[in-house]
Amino acid sequence: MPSSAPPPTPAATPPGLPERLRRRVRHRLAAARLLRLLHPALLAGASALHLAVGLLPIGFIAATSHLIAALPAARTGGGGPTAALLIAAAAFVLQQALAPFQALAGELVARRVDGVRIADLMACALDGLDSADLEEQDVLDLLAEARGGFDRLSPTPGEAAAGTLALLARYAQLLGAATVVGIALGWLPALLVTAAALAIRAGQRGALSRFGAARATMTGRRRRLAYLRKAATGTGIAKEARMLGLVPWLRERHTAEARRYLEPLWATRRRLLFRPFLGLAAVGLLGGGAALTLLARGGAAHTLTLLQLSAALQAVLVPMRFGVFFPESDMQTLYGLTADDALRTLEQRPAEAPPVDAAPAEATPAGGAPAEAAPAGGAPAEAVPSGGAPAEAGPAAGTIRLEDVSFRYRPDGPDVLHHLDLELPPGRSTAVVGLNGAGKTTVVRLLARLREPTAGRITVGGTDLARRPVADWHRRIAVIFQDFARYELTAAENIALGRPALLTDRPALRAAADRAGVLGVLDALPNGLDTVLSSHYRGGSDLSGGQWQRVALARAMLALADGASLLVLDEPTAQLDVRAEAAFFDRFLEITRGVTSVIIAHRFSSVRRADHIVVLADGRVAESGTHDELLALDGEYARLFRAQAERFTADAAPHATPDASTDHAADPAALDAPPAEEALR
Ligand SMILES: Nc1ncnc2c1ncn2[C@@H]1O[C@H](COP(=O)(O)OP(=O)(O)OP(=O)(O)O)[C@@H](O)[C@H]1O
Repeated sequence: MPSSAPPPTPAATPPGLPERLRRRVRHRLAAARLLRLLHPALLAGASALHLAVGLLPIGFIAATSHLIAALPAARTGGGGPTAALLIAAAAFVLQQALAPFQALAGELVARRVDGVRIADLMACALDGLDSADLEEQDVLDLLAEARGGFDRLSPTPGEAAAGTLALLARYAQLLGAATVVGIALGWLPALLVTAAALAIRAGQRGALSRFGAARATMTGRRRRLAYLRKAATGTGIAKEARMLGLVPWLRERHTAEARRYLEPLWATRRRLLFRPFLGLAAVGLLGGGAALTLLARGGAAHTLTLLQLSAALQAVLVPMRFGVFFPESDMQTLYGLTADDALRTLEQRPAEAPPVDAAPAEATPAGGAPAEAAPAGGAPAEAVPSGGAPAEAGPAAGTIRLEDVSFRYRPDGPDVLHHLDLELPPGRSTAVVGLNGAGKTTVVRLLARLREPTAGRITVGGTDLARRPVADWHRRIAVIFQDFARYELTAAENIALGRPALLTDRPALRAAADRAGVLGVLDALPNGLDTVLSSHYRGGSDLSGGQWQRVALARAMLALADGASLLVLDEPTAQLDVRAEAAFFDRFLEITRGVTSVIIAHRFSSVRRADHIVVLADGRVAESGTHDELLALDGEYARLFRAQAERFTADAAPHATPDASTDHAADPAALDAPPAEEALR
């Protein structure tokens, strides 16, 4: 949970109130909580400024009324109303002069509040929500709503806070005008116009907030529309959209989705905003009309002085204008607070249950290798690939076991893993192979603790993994996902991600890049490791798919050097051909010899050199053993291996000449790969 947020209290509205009132109270409380994020000096300064801006027009009314009242005397040779003129001029000039400062104060308030709440949103999105949460529609809607509040397409929570403060000016002005009407015309008409003004205002705010609530229920549609708009105007699918002739379809789909979202929204707006407006206008007419009638009567009967007439006339107009839309507050508080509401709901989601107890001492990064952890594959120093630095394996974590593990993604969904038993011996490589949908990536998610088993348990060195803090385990495991992220950051940052302390440790970064076979490529970039890996930036440069894979591998190598003890490679080789993939995995196995590692692959021929191979089928272990044992078994592995090996051999001929379309042409490791026939023996 973010630390800077006010303590998450459940909606503190008294039960039993009508929903409309509860919503209003909730919004007031939310606005007050946002204002509490401000430095007291900023809050006091901005409030004083708004009060001044609100009251100056009242000073102007009073001064001009004195001026008007003094005019007849001045015409007959009496003294000129110099003081009143000066006060009116000063009030007018000051009002104009303060306007930019008022805007500035609003900007400062908004920036300060947004700074805090954006940090809260990031903490919530990146830390407070787990992978399962991020697949829930409700959570995605709330996230979109909260994020929308910060992308400046709609008002932000900070602007809602600034808009709330700006109301001070409006209400101070209303109070000032009512006082002038009271003094000049009488307290009953003053009460009447003020009550009418407040009634109109309440009606209008209520309609706006009901509209906001109705709009908030349509976040799912808005998200779909935003996706289509981004797809149609962004660069993500630009190539495919053209190649597949998707442009007309996208345009039509966008129009249809826009209608699906906008038409009900427009209808709601008509229902909630326009119709009540007629009733509210009638209330305003009654209140203002009554006061004006009294004024006219008083004028005709000469019971009011010119000063009273002038002051009351000007002052009555202020409450009559009070029922209008406030451009400095209304949209800001409406949408900005909706975004803040969404963020608050996310923050208040029940936190994940903490682990039963802390990690046992021998399993912490600082604790060194547990008894069971001695690498079985010999000293890492012997496992150095050609030209590379020794692979500094982190302390092995002990045998990792999936014990009778079953898993389903949703409570009402089918099991995708069924009573799975899987053992990952320390210091050994285990390949998990299987056809599409067999459950391989699900195993990775469980190992990485992005998900927890529905039944059964995972143990590390005999200790239930669920008893260890997730963050601790994440430091001990380096995963390269199928869809690993390509960050538009420098090469050095891309490698150091997750290990920020090592960002400035150039030798460590270079060693990791070297081990992953990408150092030469990165050194050749315009700014070496300081080059941004994206052509969207000046001086930046993009990499090929295979080079990106090596950057991801370098990230894992760095994690390993920094104490990670389990490496997981979830088939990040989708765009490699069969031969380059085999070469990639071979290199991976070489440079990680002596490290506990898991390789996921659906090409059986790619991972034959792993110490142990597990064949998954329909979420169950179908076969397991070494490559030779599995071939001797002559079962599913042998059948699929031979089928894929035939393709591999057939593919080898065209690749005898380096193919520029695949990355391995530029990759010394790939070119060093054994001839296909030999590799398959
Ligand atoms: N987030 C999810 N929600 C619901 N079901 C899912 C989710 N992810 C995967 N599945 C289902 O779980 C099963 C196993 O998927 P998984 O991704 O683990 O397979 P895989 O062996 O890695 O496949 P591939 O080789 O295609 O990557 C599939 O039936 C899939 O549809």
